[in-house]
Amino acid sequence: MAYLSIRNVEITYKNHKTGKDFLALSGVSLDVEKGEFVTIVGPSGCGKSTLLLSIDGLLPHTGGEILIDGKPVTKPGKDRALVFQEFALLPWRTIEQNIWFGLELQGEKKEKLQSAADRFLKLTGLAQFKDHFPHQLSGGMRQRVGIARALAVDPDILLMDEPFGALDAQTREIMQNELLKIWDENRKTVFFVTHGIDESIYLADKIVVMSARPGTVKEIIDVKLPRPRGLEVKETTEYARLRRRIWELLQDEVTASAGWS
Ligand SMILES: Nc1ncnc2c1ncn2[C@@H]1O[C@H](COP(=O)(O)OP(=O)(O)OP(=O)(O)O)[C@@H](O)[C@H]1O
Repeated sequence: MAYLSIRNVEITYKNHKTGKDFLALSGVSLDVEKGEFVTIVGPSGCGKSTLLLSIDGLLPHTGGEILIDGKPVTKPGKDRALVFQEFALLPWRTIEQNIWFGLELQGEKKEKLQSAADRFLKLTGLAQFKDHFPHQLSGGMRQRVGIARALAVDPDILLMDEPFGALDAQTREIMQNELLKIWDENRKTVFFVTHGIDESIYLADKIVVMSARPGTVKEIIDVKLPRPRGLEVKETTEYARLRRRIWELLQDEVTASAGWS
């Protein structure tokens, strides 16, 4: 059995005002092995964030099952951590204290906080900024703090919801490489939601292309590009083939979700 198995998952949102149900995800099935880097692409509103929240356990699924190591997901757990686009850093805390935050919530002792902060400040290249406050850092650096904070709780699964969406193109490329370096050292299982086709290929072992509402898995594409990856992979014919394929798959869905077809 796969490490993480999503089987026929359905998610319905209830509108408490109107009492009407809204089917956001339907028949989503996906198997992921430990340490795989999975990217998720799909048209706006197809349920990418919904899927991530349900893997986290913050959002209960209304049908099907999500199994991690054979155990059903029913609530959030220490084995999973979320990273959002809006860094969600606490402005009154220093960078180091922000990295402590998740561990503090888990009731860890000061020595553990300190050693985790030291390790991940170093890994994310932020050691010299540990006493700075979030507003004193650039967007890319703040996002690295968000990643360090998520890694500090040592999750098995990292759930990243468009983490680089707010960054400029150059910082985004730098962050992609940083993330791959960090992932190489940790080999966490990663789910990474993105609107970027290039980003989805460059990072992934496996790309999940979702269809328009109600969201489901349209195709799963294995990425066999060599690792460690550098910009040269973007010039290969395999990269161009993947790019064309994803674009074809998405084109119909984006048109459908925007109501143009
Ligand atoms: N709390 C909620 N209550 C009701 N409907 C919701 C709720 N959250 C999301 N939805 C709806 O569920 C659908 C899926 O939303 P979701 O945010 O998961 O999509 P997405 O693919 O992540 O979108 P985007 O790419 O624009 O971020 C959308 O139609 C959205 O309006």
